[in-house]
Amino acid sequence: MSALTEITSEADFSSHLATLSPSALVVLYFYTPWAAPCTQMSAVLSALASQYPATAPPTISFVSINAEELPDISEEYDVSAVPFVVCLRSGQVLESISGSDPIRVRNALDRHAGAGSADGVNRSAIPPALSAVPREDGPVMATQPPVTSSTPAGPAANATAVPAAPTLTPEQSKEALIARLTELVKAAPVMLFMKGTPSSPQCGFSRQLVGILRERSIKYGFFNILADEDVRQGLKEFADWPTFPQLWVDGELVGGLDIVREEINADPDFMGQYSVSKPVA
Ligand SMILES: N[C@@H](CCC(=O)N[C@@H](CS)C(=O)NCC(=O)O)C(=O)O
Repeated sequence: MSALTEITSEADFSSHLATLSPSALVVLYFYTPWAAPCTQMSAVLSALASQYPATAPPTISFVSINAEELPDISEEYDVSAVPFVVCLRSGQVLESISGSDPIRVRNALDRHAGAGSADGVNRSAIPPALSAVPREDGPVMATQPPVTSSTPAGPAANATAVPAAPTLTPEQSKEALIARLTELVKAAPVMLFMKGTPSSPQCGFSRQLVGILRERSIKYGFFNILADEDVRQGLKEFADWPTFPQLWVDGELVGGLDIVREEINADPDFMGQYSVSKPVA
């Protein structure tokens, strides 16, 4: 049976892809060890992987990638938050699922690994228990719509129609966004809402704040607001703060770059409790 394979370097990633059949479905699971929603998703991905038979060469492969340890791969697949799952075939992204949503991941596999039913996958074995796994309502870091290619590579005959999202009234949409932002700002004890990603900031202010956090070895979660216009605009109103970067600590807004600098000037040990000791060189 297939298993979830941990990728530890870019070279490891390339050589892993080289072992697969060119038309293999590759399921990339991006996580960080410290984000609580990733714990559930790790178990879900392992359970899903075990439902597919191992073949030679593999026609489906599940890999896990520490998003912070391998930022270049994370960027290549537009990982703006974790957990994040990408379904890939022949180098083409078929679908990306941001946030902790086991049901959506399972449905995506049903669609894209459709050929798997002919490969001996016991469909009934795809964990029935999983359908009972509720959507993680904890600190989900993002819920962006899936990116679906216009030319799905899997056999269309096996595609399952995705029910249309219910139409929400403007009030309901706003409530849903507020609920999402409420969770998002608490997704990690220290959350940075920035333009771009820590390894590729898209604005000087965000770059400088990343530098401050890095200098002080502060462990933080981040969200690339350029990847989600709802969050970008919604957070301004939610936080009553018109710009980015925004630094949130324990679910409370600290402020932007200037405020963080002021806080550090006033208290050099500001946020010291979130600092992780640097590894011995
Ligand atoms: N002085 C601000 C600078 C931040 C800033 O001015 N950000 C602008 C330009 S990157 C911004 O986010 N504008 C709103 C937007 O782009 O949505 C700070 O302390 O953080």
